[in-house]
Order: sequence, then C-alpha cells, then structure tokens
Amino acid sequence: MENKILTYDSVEISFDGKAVVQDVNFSLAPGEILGLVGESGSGKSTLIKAAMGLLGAGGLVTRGDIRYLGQNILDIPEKEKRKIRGAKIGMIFQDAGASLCPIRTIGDQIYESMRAHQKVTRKEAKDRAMDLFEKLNFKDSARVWKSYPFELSGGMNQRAGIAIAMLMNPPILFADEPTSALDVSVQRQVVKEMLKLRELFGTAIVIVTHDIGVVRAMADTVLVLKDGKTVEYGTADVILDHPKDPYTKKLLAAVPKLQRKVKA
Ligand SMILES: Nc1ncnc2c1ncn2[C@@H]1O[C@H](COP(=O)(O)OP(=O)(O)OP(=O)(O)O)[C@@H](O)[C@H]1O
Repeated sequence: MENKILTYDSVEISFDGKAVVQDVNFSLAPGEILGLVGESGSGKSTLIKAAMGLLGAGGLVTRGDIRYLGQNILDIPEKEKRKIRGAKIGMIFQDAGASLCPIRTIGDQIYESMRAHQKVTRKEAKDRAMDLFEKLNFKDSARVWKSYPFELSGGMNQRAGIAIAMLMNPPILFADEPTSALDVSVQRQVVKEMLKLRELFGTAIVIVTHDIGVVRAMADTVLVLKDGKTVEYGTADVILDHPKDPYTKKLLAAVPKLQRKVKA
C-alpha cells in the first residue's frame, strides 16, 4: 500500500445521477504501466478524467476515493488540484498534437506551460526541452523548438505534445489513446518514447487504448472494463495470455494494429 503512487478505491462515477463507472479498484506503483482496456463507452476516459477533476458539469465521483500519494484528491480544493494537474499527473490525448495552439511556436508553448508551474527562464526551458528531445531521438530538436505546429507532421506534433507533458516530469502520466490517430511507424515511435520516459524518469503510466498490441508492448498490469465495471484486473502476462472472461477473450481477438504492422 505504502509504495503506491495512485490508488482508486471502490470508485463510482455518475453523470446526472446515473452511475457509469462502478466499484473500480486499482493501484499504481512508481514506474508501473497499467493498460486500461474495454469497448467504447466502457468508462476508460471517465476514470482518468475523474482523477484530473475534468468530468465537467454533471459528472461526479459518487463513491470511493482516488488517492495520490495517500491524499484523497477528490477532497482537495480546485486551486490545489490545478497544481497536481500537469505537474504531478501529466496527460496526453489522442489529439495532443491538435491541442497545440496553431499560432504559437512549439518553443513558446513549452516555455509557457513550464512557467505556469515553476520559475524558469526561457533559456532554461529551452535547455530542458532540447535535452529531452535529444533523449527521445527527435531528428532536429532546434527546428522543432522554433516551429509552428503546421510546419510539423501530425506525428511530430503528437510527439511534441507528449514531450511537453513530460517536461514537467510528472510522476504519473495518463495517456488516453495517444497512438490511435497516428500511422503505424509513428505509433511504434510513440510507444518506444513512453517506455523511454518510464526508464528515464520512473514515470508511472495509465495507458487507455483499443490496441492490444500497444498493451502488449507496454503494460505491466491490465484492467479490463465493461459497462463501467471491472471484468478482470491483474498482471499483463496473466490477463493477455490466460484471460478468464469471454469479454476479455473477445477484446484480445481483435487484431492489434501494432502487431499486425510489425509482422507485415
Ligand atoms: N459528459 C458526459 N455526460 C453524460 N454521460 C457521459 C459523459 N461523458 C461520458 N459519459 C458516459 O459515460 C460512459 C463512459 O464513457 P467514456 O467516454 O468514459 O468511455 P470510454 O471507454 O472512454 O469510450 P471510448 O473508448 O469511446 O473513448 C458512457 O456511457 C458515456 O456515454
């Protein structure tokens, strides 16, 4: 229990009084990668939004706790939550690239997002970004820093979006379908980069994906959701190689894009 960085304890989440997630339990150790899988509408995004306080109007955690380092983050005031978002729990989305501001350079956006949480000069921000870009094998880091999003490919924007989330060096990263809008070679790169971030910084990651190939490549543990309820939860080896539930078997039978292309 003590070494868990994030714990969901009997979590129920409702929209306008109707429970869409029920009695979900899982925990995350530092550096652990959890794959969150399930059909569309099973509650994956809702689960991670709840920890970020991003459920929106009508959405509420109606039972249970979500604890970050032992502290129930549902109880803390919005101002404190803002400090956790980004700095302690980073987030990347399917369209992390598209959510970049189109009329400001990547460098400006990195500087601004870092400055929102800590005192940094532009030079320090740039040095840290360059250092991370190099570690992630970006081809032309200086050009990425200077570029506007429209000057980069979609895949490169997505990778820049991930790097921006990681520059805060959050101990936890929520990645909601980070690869699904990308073509396969970029998907593989992004998977490699997330694994590299775990190796470099010990980042714990919750990865939401429909792609079982991504889960196989990354996850230590897997939670299978159906209609807002846990179907199976355990180590990736056990869930992926010896699924018990017919629903998990069906999900696993869907051809994973990553694997298919790796084989091709
Ligand atoms: N803002 C909202 N208002 C009302 N219901 C919502 C809202 N957001 C999500 N839901 C409902 O909560 C349930 C879970 O949705 P959620 O988006 O978390 O599923 P998901 O597993 O992430 O799906 P997908 O894989 O398609 O992203 C669905 O029944 C959805 O209709």
